[in-house]
Amino acid sequence: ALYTSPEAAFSHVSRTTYDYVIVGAGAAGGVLANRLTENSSIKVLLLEAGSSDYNNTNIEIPWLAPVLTGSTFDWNYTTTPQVGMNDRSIGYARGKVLGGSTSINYMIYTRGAKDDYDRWASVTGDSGWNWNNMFTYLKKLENFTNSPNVQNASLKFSSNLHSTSGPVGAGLPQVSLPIDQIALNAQQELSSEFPFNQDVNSGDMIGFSWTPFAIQNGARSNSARDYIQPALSRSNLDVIVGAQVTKVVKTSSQGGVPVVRGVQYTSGPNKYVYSVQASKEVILSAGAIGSPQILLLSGIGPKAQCTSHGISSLVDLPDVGQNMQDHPLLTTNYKVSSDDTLDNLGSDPELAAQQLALWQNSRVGDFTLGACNQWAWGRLPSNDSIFKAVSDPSSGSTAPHYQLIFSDLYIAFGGGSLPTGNFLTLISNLYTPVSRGNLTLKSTNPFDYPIINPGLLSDEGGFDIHTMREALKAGRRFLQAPAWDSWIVSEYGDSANAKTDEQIEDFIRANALVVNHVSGTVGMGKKGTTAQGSGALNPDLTVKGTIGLRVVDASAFPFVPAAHTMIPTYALAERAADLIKAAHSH
Ligand SMILES: Cc1cc2nc3c(=O)[nH]c(=O)nc-3n(C[C@H](O)[C@H](O)[C@H](O)COP(=O)(O)OP(=O)(O)OC[C@H]3O[C@@H](n4cnc5c(N)ncnc54)[C@H](O)[C@@H]3O)c2cc1C
Repeated sequence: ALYTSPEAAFSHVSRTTYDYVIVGAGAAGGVLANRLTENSSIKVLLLEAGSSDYNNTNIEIPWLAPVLTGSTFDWNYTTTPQVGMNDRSIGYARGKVLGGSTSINYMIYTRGAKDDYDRWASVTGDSGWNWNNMFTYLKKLENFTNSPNVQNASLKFSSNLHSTSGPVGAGLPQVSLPIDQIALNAQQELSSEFPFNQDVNSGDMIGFSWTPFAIQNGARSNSARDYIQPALSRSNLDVIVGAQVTKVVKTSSQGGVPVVRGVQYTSGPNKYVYSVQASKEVILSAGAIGSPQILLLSGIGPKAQCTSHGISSLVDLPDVGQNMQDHPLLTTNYKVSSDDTLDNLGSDPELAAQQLALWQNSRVGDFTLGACNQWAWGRLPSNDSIFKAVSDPSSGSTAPHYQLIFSDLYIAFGGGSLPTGNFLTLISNLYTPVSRGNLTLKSTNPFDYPIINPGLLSDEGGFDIHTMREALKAGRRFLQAPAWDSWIVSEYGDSANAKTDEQIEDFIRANALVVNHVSGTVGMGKKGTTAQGSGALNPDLTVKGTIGLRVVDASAFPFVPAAHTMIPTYALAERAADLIKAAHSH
């Protein structure tokens, strides 16, 4: 059943024994709530701080994704001043609603590179994280729907790599744009630098390809719609929304090791704090900000940090809150000569109303689109000068150092007023950051946001700024292909004046934002040792030094994949569900 508050759930919860309590109903929490309740004798409680409003129109309509950032569905975090970005603090979005960040994200559907999964396997010593094994989960979770509106689909993805029987809707852009063919022509003209890749989700991401989305039948696919809602009719699943977990609690100990099967939660500051216990496990899936914050509030983390706040240390776990990673992002804009771009949806209310009606009536039209139809993923050349000073942080040749997105309109994630006219936007992003940041407690008040420092563009060797710069230059080369002559007039705005490497780097430090793929803050490592840098989680995602407690979400990634992180999180949680079932099968 779904309860709208801890108060509404109280009499039921107090009479129920749960096998598992899952904290957070985002990408990972949704998977677990569904998979663990497949066995009707297992009782699960899912606690979510946000609301149940995942059917909100703004969430469902893909084209409206940008309005969700900064809305009531966003935690609205802010980073500390970023030294690598001229001391700017930037907004840091995270979903706060059933579905978590899958309900507010941009729905881009990437599995990640083969080498990224193989690296997880080698750093944890668990071959179960390798590509071959994870590929079974990447297929298990997927429902690739090839819409009849998609032309030449076989040139845009390889059907043999995909599944049509999983819960997560996936598909290709349904509307062809004039720039699609131009970009294909440009790819042909520059095919040695930008080879055509038929399917970015084959495990080898490199090259120019079509963009898959977690969009099905024209609407957003998220973990609420695909995993939680189908399980809500099961009598063994209870979901409470508006329930913020404030800490996990030691319930006993076994051989001197704390058993952590207690959870405290509340509907708001100064409201009654409820307690619940799991008979088997507590699973934190509160995301890469929420999960480490809860652990630190519970005394599980760096001892000095916990005690400095007057929290008694339960487990001294130096890596909790460390190893934070994200992908820096840069937008640059181009004036185009055509008057047929998606800018018109913003400037022409009549057109927008028409497209909205199309979407409402039959789930077709421009409102089914995401940020781009095509993109390219690239690597620095192996003789790039940076490799004399810095060893390659990528996991291998299938993993891109950077991403180039080609969008058919003016985009500026930082806000500000939109210029009138028609544009193309190049979004050039770094995918193999060397920089690491961290999360620390601001206070013991669970409603105080933690101190979030992703450390963007801060690495000493300068790999990250170098690669951001080279990504922008690669994007410019692509857009200078002859095919674009009839479309692009010129680069527009301040970036047009950034010509030398130094000017480009200055522009990046002054303007870069982030793709919102925060990861790694409770990373997994080799089994056992809790020494700094060896990971906070065992390879099976149990929290080191505890019994009965796991973390299953993007916090667990030891390295952020060189990809958008929703599908890797789903896949991690799918495998985690099997690990949890196996651990309690006797
Ligand atoms: C604006 C934006 C755009 C993005 N675009 C893309 C994209 O296009 N493609 C892609 O692949 N990825 C994208 N991502 C990233 C992707 O959505 C995340 O990597 C993924 O959802 C992480 O899953 P998770 O389970 O770790 O956390 P989340 O999905 O964030 O879920 C965590 C859940 O826990 C809840 N929670 C947190 N703290 C508590 C607490 N104390 N008590 C109870 N509940 C709590 C939260 O409310 C949330 O529901 C984007 C993210 C954002 C924010």
